[in-house]
Amino acid sequence: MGSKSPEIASEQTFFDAAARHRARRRDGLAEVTAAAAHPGAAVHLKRYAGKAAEALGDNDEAVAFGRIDDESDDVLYIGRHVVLDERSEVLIANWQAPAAAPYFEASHVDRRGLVRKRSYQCDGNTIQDFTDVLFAQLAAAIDGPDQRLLDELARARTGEMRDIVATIQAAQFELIRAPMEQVLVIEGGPGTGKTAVALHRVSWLLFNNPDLVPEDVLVVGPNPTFMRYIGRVLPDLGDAEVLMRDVARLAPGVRRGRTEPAEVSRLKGEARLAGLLSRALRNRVGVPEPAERLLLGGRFVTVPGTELAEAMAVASAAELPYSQQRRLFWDRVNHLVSQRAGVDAAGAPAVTNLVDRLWPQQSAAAFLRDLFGSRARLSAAAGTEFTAEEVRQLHRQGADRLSEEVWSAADLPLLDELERLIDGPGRQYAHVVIDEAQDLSPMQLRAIGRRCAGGSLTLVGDLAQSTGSWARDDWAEVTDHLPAVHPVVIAPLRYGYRVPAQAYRLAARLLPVAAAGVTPPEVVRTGPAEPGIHRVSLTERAGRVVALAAAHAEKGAFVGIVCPARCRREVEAALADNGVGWSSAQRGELGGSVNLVSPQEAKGLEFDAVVVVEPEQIVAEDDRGHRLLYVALTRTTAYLDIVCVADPLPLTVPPQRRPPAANEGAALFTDRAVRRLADHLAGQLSGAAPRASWGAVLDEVRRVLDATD
Ligand SMILES: Nc1ncnc2c1ncn2[C@@H]1O[C@H](COP(=O)(O)OP(=O)(O)OP(=O)(O)O)[C@@H](O)[C@H]1O
Repeated sequence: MGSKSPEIASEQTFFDAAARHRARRRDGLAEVTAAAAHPGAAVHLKRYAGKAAEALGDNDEAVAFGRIDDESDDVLYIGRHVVLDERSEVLIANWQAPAAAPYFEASHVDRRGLVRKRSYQCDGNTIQDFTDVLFAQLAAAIDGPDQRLLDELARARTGEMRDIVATIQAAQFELIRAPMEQVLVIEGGPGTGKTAVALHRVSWLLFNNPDLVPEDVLVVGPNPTFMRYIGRVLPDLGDAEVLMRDVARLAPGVRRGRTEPAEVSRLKGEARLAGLLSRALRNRVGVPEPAERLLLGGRFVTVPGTELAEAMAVASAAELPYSQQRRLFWDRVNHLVSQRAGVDAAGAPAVTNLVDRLWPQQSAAAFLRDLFGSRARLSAAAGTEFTAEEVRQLHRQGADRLSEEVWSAADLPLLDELERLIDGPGRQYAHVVIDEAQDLSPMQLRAIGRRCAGGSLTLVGDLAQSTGSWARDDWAEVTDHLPAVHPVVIAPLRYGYRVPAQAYRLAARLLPVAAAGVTPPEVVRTGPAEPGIHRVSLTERAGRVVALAAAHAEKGAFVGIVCPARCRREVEAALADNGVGWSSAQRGELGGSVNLVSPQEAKGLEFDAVVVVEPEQIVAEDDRGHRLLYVALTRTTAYLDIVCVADPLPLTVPPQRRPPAANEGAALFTDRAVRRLADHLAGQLSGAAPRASWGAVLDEVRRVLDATD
C-alpha cells in the first residue's frame, strides 16, 4: 500500500472537505427549524429537516465508496448520499443518480466510456485503501468478483441485512434499474442477492421516478423475522417511509394462532375460495315479501315486493362493493317509501329495519365465522365447484363471541378478500415487492395483487426453495394470480455470493431430486472449511448440536441452528442444560449469537455458521422435503455442520412420499391419511396431557414403536 500513500492522502483531503460540507448542511437543517415563524410551521420544518438529514447519511459514514474517471479525465465520486458544496455543486453523486450508473455497469467487455473505476475501503470517513480497475489494462481479464466484493462477502453477519451499494454487480444493477412497468421476477439460487437487489431496486426507482413517493411502495415478505432481518436496508438507503409488511399483517387485525390440517389450509388457499366467498356474500341479500308493510309516522305503508326486488336488482348490477350497493339499495327504498307515504322517509327506523333485513350490514370476521359455522350456507355458496368433502373440511364450529374466534394463517387472506368485497379496495400502492413469492397461496397472492394499483411488481424467489402446501415448479403458477397489466419478465441472477463453494457443493447434490429443472448458481468464493459431518447416537445428538453452536459463537460467529420440529424440544433442552442463551425465530427474534430456526423460518436468512440437525427429519417434514434441506444447507456464509443419527444427505425420496406403484395403491398409507392420523393423535394428546409433557410422551411413543419394529 506504500506507493499508494500520496494518492490516499490527496483523496483523504477531498473526503475531509466533502465531510465538512455535509456537516455544514446538517447544521443548516437544524437552523431551519429554529427559524420557524410559529409552532405549526416548526412542526413542518422539523419533519422536512428530519427527512433531509436522513438523505445526508450519517456523519461517521464515508462520504463516497467509489469514483469513476472517464476518457475526458472527468472524475465523479459516488456515495450512498449526495454531497453538495456551498454553491450547490455536486461533490459526490448518490448511487441512484444516472451519472453514477457506469460505476456498476462497466466491465472489460463494455467499459461505458470509463478508464478507471476506484473502490475505497474506509473506516468511517478515513480511507484505508483503494482498489482500481483500469479498463485499458483489462482487455483479456475475466469479469470475476473483485477483491472489494470478496472482502465484503467475507465480513461477519449480524441479525440484520446490510445494503450492498458499494459492490453492486453489473447483472444485479441491470435488474435494479429495470423499468417499473413490468412484473419483474428476480429468480436465482440461494444467496445470489435477490432480496438485496429487490430492495435496492426500490431505492433506485424512488430516486429516478419523481412521481413515486416512498409511501407508494409496499414490500411484502414471508414472516416477521424475515421482515426484521431486511428492515434496515431501505432506511439506510434513505427510504425509511416504504411500508414493509409480512404477508399475514396485510389482513385485518384478528386473533391468530389456529392450527388446522394441511389439506384444509391448502383448500383455503385455492383461488376457488374467492368465488365461494363472493357467492356466499351475495346469498346474504334476502328476498322481499310479496308486500312489505312499514309503520311510518303512525300509519302503515305497503311497498310491493316486486318494486323492492327491482331496486335490489339495480343495486346488485352496479359494479360496487357490497356495502356501497347496500347504500344504493337503501336510497331507492327511501325513495319508494317516501313516494307512497307522501313524506320523506329517510332515516325512519322502519326503513332501516327493512334494509337491514334484506341487505344486512356485514363485517368480514363475523361473516366468515358464520359462514364456516353453517354447512347449509357453505353448501349453497359452494355450488358445483366444491365436493361435499371439501364443504365438510371448511365447516367448523365458530366461537360464541367474535372476539374469541381464533383464526388460522389460511383464514387471513379470506378475511382480507371479504373486506375488499364488502368495503371496496383499501390502500393501494404504485409498486409492490413480494419476497419469497414462490410459496404463497393464490389467495395470498390475490391479497397482495389487489394492493398493487397499476400492476407494477417485483417478485423475488427460487423454485428450488419452494416448499409447503403451495410448492411451485413454474412461475406462471404464481404470476397467474397477480394483476396482468404489464408483461411478466423472468430475470435470473447467476452468481452465488453467500454460500461458500464447499457448502454449496454438498447442497447442490440435492438438486436433481429437489428441483431437477433448476440451474445451480455459480458460486464466487470459497469458505474457510469443508462442511463438518457429525454422525452421533440419538442420546448424543442435541448435546453435539449445542457444543458446535457454542464453539462457533465463542469465536464471535453469528450462529443458526436449523432444526426440524421433531428435534426442537431436545435441542431447546440441551441449550438450557448447557446455559447457552439463544434467540428463537419462532418468537420473531433473531440476533442473539445463537439462533434456533426451523427450516421453513430459515428461508431468506443467513448466518456465519450453521448447524443443521438431522437432515432426514427435515426431508420428512414437507412433501418437498429435499428443497427444505437445500434451504437449510445454504444459509451459511462460512461454516456448515450437520449433526445426525441417520443419513446426512438423504438423496432418495422417503417411502411415505413415493408415488404408489400400480399394485401398491390400495395398501399405501397416503400422505393425507398420515396427516389425518397425526391430527387425531395430536387431538388425543393435547386433551390428555399438559403441554409440558407432550415431548416426553412422544419420545416414549417413538421408543415403544422402535421396540415393536
Ligand atoms: N453485490 C453484492 N455485494 C455485496 N454483498 C452481496 C452482493 N450481492 C449479494 N450480496 C450478499 O449476499 C448475501 C445473499 O443475498 P440475498 O439474501 O439478497 O440473496 P438471496 O438470493 O435473496 O438468497 P435466498 O435465496 O437465500 O433468500 C447477502 O449477505 C448479501 O448482502
